[in-house]
Amino acid sequence: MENTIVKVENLSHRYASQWAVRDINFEIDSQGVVGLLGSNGAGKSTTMNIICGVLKQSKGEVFINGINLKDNPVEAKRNIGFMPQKLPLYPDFTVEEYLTYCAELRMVEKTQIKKAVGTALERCGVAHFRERLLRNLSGGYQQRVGIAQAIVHDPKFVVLDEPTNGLDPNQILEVRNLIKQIALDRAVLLSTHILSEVQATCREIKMIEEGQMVFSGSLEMFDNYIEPDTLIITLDTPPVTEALLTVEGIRSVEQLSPYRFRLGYDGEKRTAQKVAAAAVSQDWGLMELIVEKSSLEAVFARLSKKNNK
Ligand SMILES: Nc1ncnc2c1ncn2[C@@H]1O[C@H](COP(=O)(O)OP(=O)(O)OP(=O)(O)O)[C@@H](O)[C@H]1O
Repeated sequence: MENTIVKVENLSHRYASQWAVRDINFEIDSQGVVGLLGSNGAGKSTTMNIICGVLKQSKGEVFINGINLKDNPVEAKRNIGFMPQKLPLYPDFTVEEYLTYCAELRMVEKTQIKKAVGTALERCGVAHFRERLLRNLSGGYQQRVGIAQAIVHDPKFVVLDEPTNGLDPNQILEVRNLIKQIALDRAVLLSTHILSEVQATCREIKMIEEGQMVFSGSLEMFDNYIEPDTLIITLDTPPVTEALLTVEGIRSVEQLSPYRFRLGYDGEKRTAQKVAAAAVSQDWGLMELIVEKSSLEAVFARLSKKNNK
């Protein structure tokens, strides 16, 4: 992969006797949002904690911007920003005080701290609240401050753990837009259980189940993971259902309404064309014919099950 910012090689981790992550390999490109999916207990947090340098792996290597995290943690961590699920916000700090403190922790040069804090405040849309105590911010603005602390040292790689958890629908949209915006010039790894969030923000998806990588690819590949095998047809003057079964390649018919049917088919493109041709030649009043795609939820369920076999 060109412009790789994160490289994970043969990563495994064991808590006591149980392996939580087993032999994971992946790379993350230097720009854009990558979604990290998996069921509860799949190994997402373990993986994220290791690549953020919070947890030391049992086996394998993690390189951040080419720097081995195990051998050179301080240098590697300069490139990493992390927003955990439970934000470590100090309620009696103002937004500006808090970000200044975070910049110091992140070893931003003393002379550069004011500028770094100013940039993070602006980018995350919280500059007008710089004097406000954190305890007096709404949930959405607290999340923005959480993202601001993750980028205050201008890292090349940012990890966000369920960043829209507990927000109202408007705040969710705002925070998603902010995530997309900060990913224009860095890589963002986003852990979430919300599949619509993945659809709205991610370019790529990695899915872990039982400590192993079960999917790694583009959102489009994930979306098309299950080959379609149903068509939805709407007919103005539909025939008896048996007539629909006479079209070659059609295996089942389910009537959804007086005019709408779900047709199970053999997955061949030509079958959809044959259905359209039959509808026209037999005067069924074709209004709509679509290939029914599986939902992201169905793909997720299929991938989870695949590993549980
Ligand atoms: N500190 C720990 N000690 C022992 N086992 C642990 C520890 N942390 C996690 N585990 C186990 O490791 C496995 C992976 O857990 P992990 O928290 O990485 O999963 P996850 O995908 O983040 O789950 P969730 O979505 O529920 O947060 C689970 O079986 C979990 O019970």
